[in-house]
Amino acid sequence: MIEVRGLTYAIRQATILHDIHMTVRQGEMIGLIGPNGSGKTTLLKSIAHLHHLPEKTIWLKERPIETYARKELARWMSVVFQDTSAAFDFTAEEIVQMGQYAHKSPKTEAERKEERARIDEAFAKLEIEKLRTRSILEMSGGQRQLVMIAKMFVQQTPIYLLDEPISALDIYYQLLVLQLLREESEKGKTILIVLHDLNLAARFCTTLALLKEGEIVQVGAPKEVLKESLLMASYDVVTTVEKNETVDAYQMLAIRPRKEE
Ligand SMILES: Nc1ncnc2c1ncn2[C@@H]1O[C@H](COP(=O)(O)OP(=O)(O)OP(=O)(O)O)[C@@H](O)[C@H]1O
Repeated sequence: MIEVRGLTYAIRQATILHDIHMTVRQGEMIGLIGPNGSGKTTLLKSIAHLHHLPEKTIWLKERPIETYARKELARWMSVVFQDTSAAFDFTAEEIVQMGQYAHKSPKTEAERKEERARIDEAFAKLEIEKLRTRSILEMSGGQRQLVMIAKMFVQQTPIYLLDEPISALDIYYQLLVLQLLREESEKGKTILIVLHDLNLAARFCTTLALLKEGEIVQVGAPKEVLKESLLMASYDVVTTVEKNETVDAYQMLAIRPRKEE
């Protein structure tokens, strides 16, 4: 679905990503993990065609991404950014409806009904019906994140890119959102998601890609990536990692920063 071929990205002499190669297959849910400043957001934005890169670095369905028109790209991928702050006074309903913009506007009554049903479904799935008529400017950070994810569900693109979409959510909504995304990936959506919570990443993602200082140091199934030695080498933290039978996934316990050893 997506291929990253030798992505190197520098800003003002500082190289932020070093020769990244990555293949993303349809239906994968890839968790991008790694310490602060390791390049996760820059990689996600590069894939979303938001950085100026040499031609033929990012490929979407075997076509260089720069050959897609903006609107065509918006039918392929939708993005939930880290910063969900809003400048304009839209209601949640209006924001979610914007997810439709890349699609043809409904002409017939049946099409309008279909659009309404998609919007209703997104509000219901994310359990945020109460926010519908509220202004985005008056919402908490977590509520704004949920509205942006609802908009993504309405956009219905084959690819979802999300940058720390659960950072402001309580544990109920963290689980709800990750469960919904996992279901979407099982139905064929391709998902790239930046996550700081390694245990949730290991539980819900099909694949993890661990970044450090602008390089992918390991990519694979969660149990191949969530390893004590790799976590020590990338985060400088002493951990123990064990299979947790309750959630049927490898989970880590962070013990202490290495410097206190
Ligand atoms: N506009 C910019 N100008 C200069 N440096 C930048 C810019 N944007 C990002 N960087 C640098 O690039 C590096 C990678 O940043 P990036 O935001 O991709 O990291 P990240 O892994 O997403 O971090 P975090 O977990 O803290 O969100 C950092 O060192 C950051 O300071």
